[in-house]
Amino acid sequence: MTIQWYPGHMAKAKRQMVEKIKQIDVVIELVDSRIPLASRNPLVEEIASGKPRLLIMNKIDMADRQATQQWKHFFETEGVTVHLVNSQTGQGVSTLPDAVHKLTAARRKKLEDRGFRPHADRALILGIPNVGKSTLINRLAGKKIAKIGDRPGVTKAQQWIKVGSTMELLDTPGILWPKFDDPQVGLCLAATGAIKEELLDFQEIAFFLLKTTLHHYRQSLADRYNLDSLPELTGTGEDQDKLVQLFDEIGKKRGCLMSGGYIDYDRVSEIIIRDYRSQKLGPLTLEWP
Ligand SMILES: Nc1nc2c(ncn2[C@@H]2O[C@H](COP(=O)(O)OP(=O)(O)OP(=O)(O)O)[C@@H](O)[C@H]2O)c(=O)[nH]1
Repeated sequence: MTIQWYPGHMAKAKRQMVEKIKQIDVVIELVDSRIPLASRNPLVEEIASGKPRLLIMNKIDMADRQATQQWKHFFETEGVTVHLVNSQTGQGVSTLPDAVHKLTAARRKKLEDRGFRPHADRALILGIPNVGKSTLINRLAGKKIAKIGDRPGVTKAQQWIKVGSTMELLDTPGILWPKFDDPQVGLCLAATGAIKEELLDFQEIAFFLLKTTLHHYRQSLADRYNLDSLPELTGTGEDQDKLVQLFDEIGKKRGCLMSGGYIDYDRVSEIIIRDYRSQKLGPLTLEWP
């Protein structure tokens, strides 16, 4: 597996992020609801260094609703404040400034006690590629992007967007590198398009999707590919054969045949991945608490 980031780049990106965060009151960490763990980066903890944090589970429309509620509960029991959002339609976006405002209550109180008037809540959105950072920023900014002037950053002036009466948002998100030394995490990231699929084996991604769907979303799988029966996975070595047979069956149904009647596994893989990403298999979550 190829790693996209070299240690030098990582260290530089981290330093830049740490500098940005110095100006911030609340760190908004965006994750993909379909892969709420794989789309996190453990370095956030370090980068955010004691600042209040809001975890936004984005793309809720693409995830299994029940699983999303389970994840929300899971994070909340760990003391994390969670907000559910669909940045594309704007669901959950209007209440976001209030959620941020709640997290700055202690800071504001401290300032007020000392006779200062607290400034607006300054927030930064950060997350791995493709998680929806720009879409959310545009949503929050609304049609009129209210640029409220430059404030000197460390290396260059930063633009802030005014959101409602209480919040100011840095107009460029913080991009975190995905962390995929764990193969399962790599598969989740590749399946959802967070990392380039060329970094992983195409068939492996499709196999992973098929296996996950077979475990958790059997009906969706049967409906999509018109399958009369589905194998039961038992967690033994036989599972691999069962998955290959299922792959074959889907290939036949979809006419993915090569000369000699062999199944074109690349084409079947492409179909499965495309169907997952375009939600033809329904809103599916790929990992559970
Ligand atoms: N269905 C759905 N799609 C979304 C949602 N949020 C973002 N998207 C889509 O996800 C894709 C990536 O969104 P971006 O906003 O470009 O993501 P980003 O995090 O800024 O990506 P980078 O620029 O690569 O860091 C786009 O096709 C968006 O339309 C959402 O809540 N639901």
